[in-house]
Amino acid sequence: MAFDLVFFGGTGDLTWRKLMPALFQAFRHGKLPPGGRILAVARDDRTDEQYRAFIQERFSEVDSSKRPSDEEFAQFAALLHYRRMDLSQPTDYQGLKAWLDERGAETVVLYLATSPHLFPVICEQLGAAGLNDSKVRVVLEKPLGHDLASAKEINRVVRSVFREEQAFRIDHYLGKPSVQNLMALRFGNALFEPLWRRESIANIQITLAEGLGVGTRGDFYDRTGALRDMIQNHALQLLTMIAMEPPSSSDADAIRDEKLKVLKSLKPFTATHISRDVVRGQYRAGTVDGKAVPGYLEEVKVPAGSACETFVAIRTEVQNWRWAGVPFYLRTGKRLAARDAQIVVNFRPVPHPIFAGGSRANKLIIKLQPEDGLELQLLAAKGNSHGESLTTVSLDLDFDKAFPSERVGAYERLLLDAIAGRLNLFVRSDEQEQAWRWVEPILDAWAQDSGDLKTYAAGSWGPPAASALVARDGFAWAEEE
Ligand SMILES: NC(=O)C1=CN([C@@H]2O[C@H](COP(=O)(O)OP(=O)(O)OC[C@H]3O[C@@H](n4cnc5c(N)ncnc54)[C@H](OP(=O)(O)O)[C@@H]3O)[C@@H](O)[C@H]2O)C=CC1
Ligand SMILES: O=C1O[C@H](COP(=O)(O)O)[C@@H](O)[C@H](O)[C@H]1O
Repeated sequence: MAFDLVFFGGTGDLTWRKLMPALFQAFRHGKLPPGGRILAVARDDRTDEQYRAFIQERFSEVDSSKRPSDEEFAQFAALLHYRRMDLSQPTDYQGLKAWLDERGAETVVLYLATSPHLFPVICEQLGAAGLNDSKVRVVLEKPLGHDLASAKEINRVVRSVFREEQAFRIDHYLGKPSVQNLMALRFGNALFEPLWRRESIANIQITLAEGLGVGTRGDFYDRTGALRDMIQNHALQLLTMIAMEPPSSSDADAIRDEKLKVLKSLKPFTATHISRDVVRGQYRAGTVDGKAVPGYLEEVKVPAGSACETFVAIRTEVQNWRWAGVPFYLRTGKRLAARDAQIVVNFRPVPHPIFAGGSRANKLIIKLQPEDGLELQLLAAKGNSHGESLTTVSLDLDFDKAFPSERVGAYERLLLDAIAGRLNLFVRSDEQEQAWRWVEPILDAWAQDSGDLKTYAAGSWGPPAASALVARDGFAWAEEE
């Protein structure tokens, strides 16, 4: 199946840091369909050769196991092309259409790896140039807008040009093998389903912690913040997968319908709930991996005195029969103690403990990264003395070891799915809008009052208020137990 893949924003950080390495991996694994062309678009004047050299140079910043040899790069580079375009200029789209029409590939994937403020104009111009027929798919990078109104506007324009099944809204967390395993765990195994409800589960914790700071992207990050950057999309998508009802099939819409129901069941925020149930923080200088690191306000391109949050913790509930009364805690932050993404399902303890230490409870830890695995904590007796206290033991599964060499990176998987037209791992517009609807009261409250911004030392697990949020219900974050 011959395809053309166009990256709008072809010289940007996302393209060279994530998309090109992912494509190269797909190429190396022999998964890229034959006859493909990859066209990068930006405003600079460059030849194909200059662009190839630019990408090759950038590969030196990629993890060494994923770097091509010179020979491999030469083969891969033959697929790469470059075209100068100002995406705000209608006239520039005709040239693109001519370039695509000349070959007439069966599939054209247009990847919008630019700032979202360009999405409406790009889509309108694609429509005007006739680049919206059924062989065209448009991939929209997150964030889709910066609030509900801008997301709706983007979706309105996308819908006016493309059919929903042509729109591939990326949330790269959905492409992670560990996240796909979450679906397999819940809907490929009968074991947990009877327990997956309020009667057996005390609380659920979703942590997306990063050790890194904002790096050189301080200006972008400062306009975004942790709530928009990680909660509105990645954390809420994970929550939907944990809380959704079993879908009737593995079809994209069957899954997305169930995820949407969860988003609609989330307890809405009122001013009182925001001050009680949401903690926001900003990192100060501290020590990470034994190295002193600056605070957020000292990072490059961060405006003086910024009140942008680099940490958020939220307590919420899914208001339906399955989950009534079960707290869901979401937490994300930059410059935390470790890079660690996991979901902890804390089961209820036995109703009547007869053993010493028997009031502790089972725990299922779904490890998303850096490890990809499952840990089920059980209570066991060593059997060495009368009246001994039960001990916690773990059943540990490491999927990287279980499936060596078969793991595929998130962007590689999603790019291949977009080329093949598989929508399952992409987000539908109504899901995205509902997620914005849910976070928007928090954004509005923060816009009016930045007084409750807490601070935390880089290398810690965030402000103490995040621990208090969970302790209030009689629970603790996993690392505090
Ligand atoms: N970087 C990352 O790791 C991630 C980024 N994202 C999202 O992806 C998007 C892109 O991010 P990022 O790559 O970091 O941004 P950059 O600023 O690094 O890149 C922007 C790209 O868009 C091009 N561009 C901007 N304006 C125009 C225009 N009018 N016409 C043609 N090209 C234009 C730029 O090229 P030039 O200026 O030369 O024209 C450049 O190639 C953002 O929405 C970001 O939030 C999402 C997840 C991760
Ligand atoms: O979308 C984003 O995700 C990354 C974290 O992704 P991960 O795959 O490394 O966990 C985050 O650093 C970035 O700020 C955000 O835009």
